[in-house]
Amino acid sequence: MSTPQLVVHRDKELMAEAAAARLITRIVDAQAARGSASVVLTGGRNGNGLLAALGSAPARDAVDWSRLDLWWGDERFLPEGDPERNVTQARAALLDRVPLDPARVHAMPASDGPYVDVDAAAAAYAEELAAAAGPGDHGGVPTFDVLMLGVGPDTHVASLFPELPAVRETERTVVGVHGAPKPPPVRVSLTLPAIRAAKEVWLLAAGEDKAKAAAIALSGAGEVQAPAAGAYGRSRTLWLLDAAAASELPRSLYPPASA
Ligand SMILES: O=C1O[C@H](COP(=O)(O)O)[C@@H](O)[C@H](O)[C@H]1O
Repeated sequence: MSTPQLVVHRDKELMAEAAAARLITRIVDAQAARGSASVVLTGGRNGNGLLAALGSAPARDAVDWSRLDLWWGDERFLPEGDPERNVTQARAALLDRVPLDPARVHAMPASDGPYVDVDAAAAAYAEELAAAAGPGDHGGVPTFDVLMLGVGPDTHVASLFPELPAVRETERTVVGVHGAPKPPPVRVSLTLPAIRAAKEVWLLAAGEDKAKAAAIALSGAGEVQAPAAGAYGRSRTLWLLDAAAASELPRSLYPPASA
C-alpha cells in the first residue's frame, strides 16, 4: 500500500493538462523500459477531460500508440456505441484520433454482446485480464503502469459505490454491479484487489462537487463507506485535484497549490 500524495492545480483545465503531460511521461518511460505500456482508463468528466487534453498535448507524438494496452476500470452495461458507455466517450475524446492497435484496446463487454448477463460479461473480462497477465504479475491482472479513477461526489471509484457488495469483493478481479445509485444501474467494474495490483493509481477529482468526497476519502474513512479511500497503487497513489475539489481538505494534507 502506498500513502496518497496530493497535487492541487488551479483549475480543472490545468489539472487535465498537467495530468495528460504526466501520463505521456509514464507511458514513454514504460515503453522505453519494457517495449510497451499498460494503462487503465476511467470514465466520467475528469477522465474524459484528461483524454481530450492528451489529444492536444504537444508531446502526444512521443507515445508509440501501437504499443499501448488500454483497459477500463468500469463500464456502463449498455449496448455497443451507446453515448453513455465509457468507451464511446473515450473514443470521442481521444481514441479515434490516435493510431492504437485495436487488439490492444480492451473495452469491457456491451449489453448486446455475446454474454447472457452482466455477471457473465464481468467473468469474461476477468478472463481477458488473466490471459494478459504474466508470471511476474500480481493478482490475475497484467501489470498496469497507471490506473486512473475518477472520484464520484459520493466517493465512488470505477463502479464501486458505497456499501454495495462490489466494494466488499476480495477474490474476483471484475464484478457485475447491480443497483448502482448513479444511472445506469447495471455496470461492470474492476474490484479493489484488481485496482491495488496497479503500479500507480491516480485519482482524479476536479470541481466543487468533489470537495466533500475528497475530504472524506482522505481523512481516514473506511473503503466500504468511501470506496475512494480503498484505492491505492503498489508503488504510488496520486490524488490529482483542482483547487475547488481540494477546498474542504485540511491544509495539513497538501502542500501549497502546485500550479
Ligand atoms: O459513472 C461514473 O462516474 C465516475 C465519476 O464520474 P464524474 O463525471 O463524476 O467524474 C467515473 O469515474 C466512472 O468511470 C463512471 O462510470
